Amino acid sequence: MPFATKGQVIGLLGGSFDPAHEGHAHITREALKRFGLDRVWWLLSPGNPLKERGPAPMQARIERALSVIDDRRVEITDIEAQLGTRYTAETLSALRQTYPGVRFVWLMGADNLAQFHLWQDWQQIMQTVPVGVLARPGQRISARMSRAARLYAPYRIAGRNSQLLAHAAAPAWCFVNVPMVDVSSTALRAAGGWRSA
Ligand SMILES: Nc1ncnc2c1ncn2[C@@H]1O[C@H](COP(=O)(O)OP(=O)(O)OP(=O)(O)O)[C@@H](O)[C@H]1O
Ligand SMILES: O=C(O)c1ccc[n+]([C@@H]2O[C@H](COP(=O)([O-])O)[C@@H](O)[C@H]2O)c1
Repeated sequence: MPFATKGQVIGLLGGSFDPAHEGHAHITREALKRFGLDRVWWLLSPGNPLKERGPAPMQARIERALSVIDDRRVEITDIEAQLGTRYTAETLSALRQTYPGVRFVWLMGADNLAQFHLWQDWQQIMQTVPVGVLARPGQRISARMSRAARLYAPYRIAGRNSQLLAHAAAPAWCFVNVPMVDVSSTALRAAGGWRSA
């Protein structure tokens, strides 16, 4: 498990990373800046509970992730495999127990906000940690119209105040309109060179 000290603010970017790409690296750098994070941990998922097909082996995904981002503030991890968790709500509660005094911020692209209401115990996630959402090509409208965005509209922090998110009490979320990088793992798999889509 990675090292963290009390009072640190750590962004968690969960994903299949099958494979990791420049879009992940880009939103990580933007999140560090816009949300004033000390670190970002990439949580390479043992398998997204909503995806039928399992991802490539963990070691291959870790190696790829390490080649995509080289930043001392970013840690590539298989924490969920170590904890034996798959659902984000479970992962967050285990991390909060393991790291008392550390502030966690859940990070995700706008496509995941659009689907967030399908996640297990998603409202518990909202009540537990601040959530930072980063723009993704083609997803702005679906994210803004999503069930999560509508239900939690009163708890939204405006993008211009994004530095407040990490220290806000949950529920709190913030959508930041960062410059967008149009890359996806699906497109990379379809293009070959990783594994077929
Ligand atoms: N280009 C991008 N812009 C913004 N957010 C992104 C981008 N690529 C990935 N993300 C976000 O990073 C997290 C992990 O993404 P994931 O590993 O599923 O990559 P993906 O490209 O979305 O994969 P797939 O195409 O297989 O669904 C998710 O929260 C996703 O929204
Ligand atoms: O907890 C859930 O029900 C849940 C459902 C779908 C996705 N997630 C998490 O969302 C993150 C992004 O997943 P993915 O496959 O789109 O990269 C990853 O950490 C998944 O474990 C979590």
